[in-house]
Amino acid sequence: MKQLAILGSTGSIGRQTLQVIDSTPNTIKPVALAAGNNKLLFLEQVKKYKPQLISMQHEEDARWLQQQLDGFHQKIDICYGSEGLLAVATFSDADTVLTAISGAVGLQPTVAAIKAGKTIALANKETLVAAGELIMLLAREYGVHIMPVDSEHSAIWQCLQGENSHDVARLILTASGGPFRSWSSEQMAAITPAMALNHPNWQMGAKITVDSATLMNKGLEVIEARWLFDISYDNINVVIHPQSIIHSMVEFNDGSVLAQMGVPDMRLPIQYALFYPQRLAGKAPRLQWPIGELTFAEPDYERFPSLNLAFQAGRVGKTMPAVLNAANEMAVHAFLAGRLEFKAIPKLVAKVMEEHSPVQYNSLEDIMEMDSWARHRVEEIIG
Ligand SMILES: NC(=O)C1=CN([C@@H]2O[C@H](COP(=O)(O)OP(=O)(O)OC[C@H]3O[C@@H](n4cnc5c(N)ncnc54)[C@H](OP(=O)(O)O)[C@@H]3O)[C@@H](O)[C@H]2O)C=CC1
Ligand SMILES: CC(=O)[C@@H](O)[C@H](O)COP(=O)(O)O
Ligand SMILES: [Mn+2]
Repeated sequence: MKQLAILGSTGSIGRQTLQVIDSTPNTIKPVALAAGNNKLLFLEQVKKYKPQLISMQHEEDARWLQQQLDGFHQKIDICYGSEGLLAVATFSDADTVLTAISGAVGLQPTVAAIKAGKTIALANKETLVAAGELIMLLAREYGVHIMPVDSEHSAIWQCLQGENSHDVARLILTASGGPFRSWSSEQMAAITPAMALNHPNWQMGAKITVDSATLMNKGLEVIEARWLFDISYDNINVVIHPQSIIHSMVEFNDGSVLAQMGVPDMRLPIQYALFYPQRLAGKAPRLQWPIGELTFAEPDYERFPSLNLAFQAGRVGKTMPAVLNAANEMAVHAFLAGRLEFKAIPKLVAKVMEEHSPVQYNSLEDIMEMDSWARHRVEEIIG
């Protein structure tokens, strides 16, 4: 039985992962779980799955859990904070770690998990955006497999099965276009958090949903693809596909294009990553044929400047993608808190990128330093 540690079990990916586990009995045991603030749901999960180690973001929540679990028939170690996340990521009984927290906070535990030799099921794309070169080097050094969970990267990974990387001409990432795909620039001036949180096809956490609305999500995915599949930015394209049925494509040197299709349901890529190379039946719905029209369009880089910012940051490389990511995280949180307009998100990210002189990083600490710098700059600029 696979022994799984989940970072972010209470989130969208974490909850769907537990659904996958429920639908495939006696295959995966969640042995360690980490959550942020949602202590009520976390308590339910802990009682149901009986992991050996759990962690919450805050000490007071960990103490509350301790009280709730007093007298529970199984011994559960409880920790908290960044040390707790590291403990879950490196828990000795776990062979696989699913990284499903949102943001660059996932970076340190992912590095620790790799160094502890865990297989990584990677949903947390910000990790590869901020430190893709370092993560891939470490994965090679420690002989660790990184299984993509992000739907586009899972699709590409599936299309590449049995193929030779020398035969790949380009990757084509599909993007839904988000809720404002056909809005004019003038209309976009009035976007509220509630509007941005209304993704047409996917139910996801708040941060990634806003990223989908600005198209920064696709930009982050371009950088993620560059590192996962060791391919240059010139050979990665983005195409708008509003139905989110084709999850991405690979074009080969002979002109053939392989696409992976399925209903927009994250349980499919989660399951593929956890059971690779097996394909189990699962509970996700299936495409109903005929599936209707599939349409494609060029992204509008004028109305959605975030996509270009990500390509730029990726091409510059060094610490620039970490700065892009940190500035974007802060800008999205400010937007969700009503402190920043939607259209100001890419402007703010661009400003912080302009101010940054990228340096070649040698360590996780170098990345974290630039991440902190970018966060402080956003705070200063927003005031
Ligand atoms: N949702 C999706 O369909 C997809 C998501 N992804 C990527 O997966 C990652 C997770 O996304 P998603 O599940 O949507 O996000 P959510 O916001 O729904 O979930 C985030 C999870 O991380 C936990 N968390 C946040 N901060 C901390 C912290 N400091 N310490 C411990 N736990 C923390 C949250 O806890 P709590 O809720 O208890 O506060 C929650 O369990 C992101 O990187 C996203 O880009 C990629 C593809 C698709
Ligand atoms: C489900 C998933 O992988 C998300 O990253 C999704 O792709 C978001 O949709 P967009 O295509 O709108 O960014
Ligand atoms: Mn995706």
